[in-house]
Amino acid sequence: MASSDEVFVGSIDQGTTSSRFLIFDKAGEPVAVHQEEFSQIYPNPGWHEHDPEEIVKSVENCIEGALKIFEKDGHSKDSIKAIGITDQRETTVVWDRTTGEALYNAIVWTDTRTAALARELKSRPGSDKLQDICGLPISTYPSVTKLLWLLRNQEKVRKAYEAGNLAFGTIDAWLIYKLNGGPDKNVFVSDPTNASRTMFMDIRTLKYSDEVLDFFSYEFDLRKVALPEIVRSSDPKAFGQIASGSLKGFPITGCLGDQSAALVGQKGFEPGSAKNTYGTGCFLLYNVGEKPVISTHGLLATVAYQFDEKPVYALEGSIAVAGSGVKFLMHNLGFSHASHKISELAETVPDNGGLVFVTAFSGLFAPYWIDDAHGTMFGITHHTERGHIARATLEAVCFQTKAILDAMEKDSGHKLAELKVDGGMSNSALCMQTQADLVSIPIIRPKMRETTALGAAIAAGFAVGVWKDFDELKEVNTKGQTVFEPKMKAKESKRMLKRWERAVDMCRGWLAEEEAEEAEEAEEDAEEGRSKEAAETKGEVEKEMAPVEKVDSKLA
Ligand SMILES: Nc1ncnc2c1ncn2[C@@H]1O[C@H](COP(=O)(O)OP(=O)(O)O)[C@@H](O)[C@H]1O
Ligand SMILES: O=P(O)(O)OC[C@H](O)CO
Repeated sequence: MASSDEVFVGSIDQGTTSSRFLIFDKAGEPVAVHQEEFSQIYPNPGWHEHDPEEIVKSVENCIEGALKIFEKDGHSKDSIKAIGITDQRETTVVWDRTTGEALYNAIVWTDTRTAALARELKSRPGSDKLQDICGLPISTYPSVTKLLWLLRNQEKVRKAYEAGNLAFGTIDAWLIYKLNGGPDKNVFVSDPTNASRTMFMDIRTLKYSDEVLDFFSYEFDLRKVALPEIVRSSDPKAFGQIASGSLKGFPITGCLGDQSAALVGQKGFEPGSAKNTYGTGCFLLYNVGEKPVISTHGLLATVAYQFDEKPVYALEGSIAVAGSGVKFLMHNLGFSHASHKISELAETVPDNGGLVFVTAFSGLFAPYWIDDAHGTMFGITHHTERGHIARATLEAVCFQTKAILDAMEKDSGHKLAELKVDGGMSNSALCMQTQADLVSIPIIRPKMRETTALGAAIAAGFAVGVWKDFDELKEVNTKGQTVFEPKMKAKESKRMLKRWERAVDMCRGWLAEEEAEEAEEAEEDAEEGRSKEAAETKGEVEKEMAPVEKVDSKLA
């Protein structure tokens, strides 16, 4: 029977492919969990959207589902002291702040519809100054390009902008706003780990940068768009409380972007510690301490967390496709119905058989930043079978991680002694062994791999005194870890890496010409739409430019 002085913290983990709610005890063990997948919408090649309302609903369902298990096990919901939120970052939601209505589907971080726009922005004077201010290079990845696309191309969004009612937020801001009851309470906040992914935030002051806003305001005045207030990642009041459902009145007291949350969940509090999370994408964060490091080798500067007045920073290597490559083999190529089966398929062959799969479905992110690459397989022969393709899909993430670690070593001057890992794809022992072989350092995988959710719970717990300092977390999630030691001969791993780099080079420029033409055409179409809008009645125009229908609801 549960004791009445038990203390728990709830954690909402809103990822790219699923939402989860977990309830952790003070030892950092999850005692209840409910997870739901939601629709992945791919209206055009390179486009990736989520339905913002469906995301909120999935989170509410997860809360109810986990709570049911929790109470069935004899716990009282009153022992839940706080709730944390962690989310997929960059994904962009726009809504009308007078009604709380989303004005378009959320444009997901992986979406590459803004490739031409990113090129246009890069060619403008002053574009080379931005990374030093906000830590990110211009690309399709941060929220800003998505917001500009929405302003240019969506009538409803432009109308709200003109009326001064347009609100923009990443998923954390949207969820916090909606869970608090929307326009009634108008809790409109984001934390620095999320705000730093928009490009609008000055990474040193943690405030929106005038210089950056000026740079992006050449067509639309971004000061007319409501941006969420940036507050600390752990705060007893700023995130408000849940407005309805079984947890009505429960306080939200922590918020972290999912990759920062995983670093916290892995207790990467010391400068020099790092983690790599193999989820939908894969993200390596390296704690650099109290000053940001602006990369000169293709990495990002980001905020790791801000628990008190001093933020802690990280260098980040972002890989767009990790588990989503596994899902691609399952759903698009019909290889299997379960992720672990892809790993088993990869084990049916002793090596990649000469096959290299550059899984550049969203271009290539760090450290390459090639917007105009698409997924490409090299080295197919009569010998190639499905096992080789599965193996090459897992290896692609490991190769990119190696390139990121090399860049990190150059930027930071330090070599990592070991790498902590987590995320769904880290379940694959083959993938983790390959990783150890390619980076030549041990890979440490914890037994409890819900580190992202744990990180958000820690942020929330700190705000209300469930944990008081990092020392109290020492024993959390230390038991039962697996260590993958490098086994491959150096000559062999070098040969594999060389082949990978050659494949990456061969991917460059795949779309350049074609895309430029398409962008021009799209711009002409949009222009035509804008003139029509002046001439036609409101009702007719809205019908014509209604948000894209869900054309594909299969999961990524
Ligand atoms: N055993 C496995 N082998 C390979 N990939 C796996 C395995 N288990 C899960 N995955 C992949 O991990 C991803 C889910 O990881 P998760 O950390 O939940 O992601 P997210 O938080 O981005 O939704 C999926 O893309 C899934 O295909
Ligand atoms: O959904 P994940 O876990 O791959 O994470 C998404 C990232 O936050 C995008 O930057």
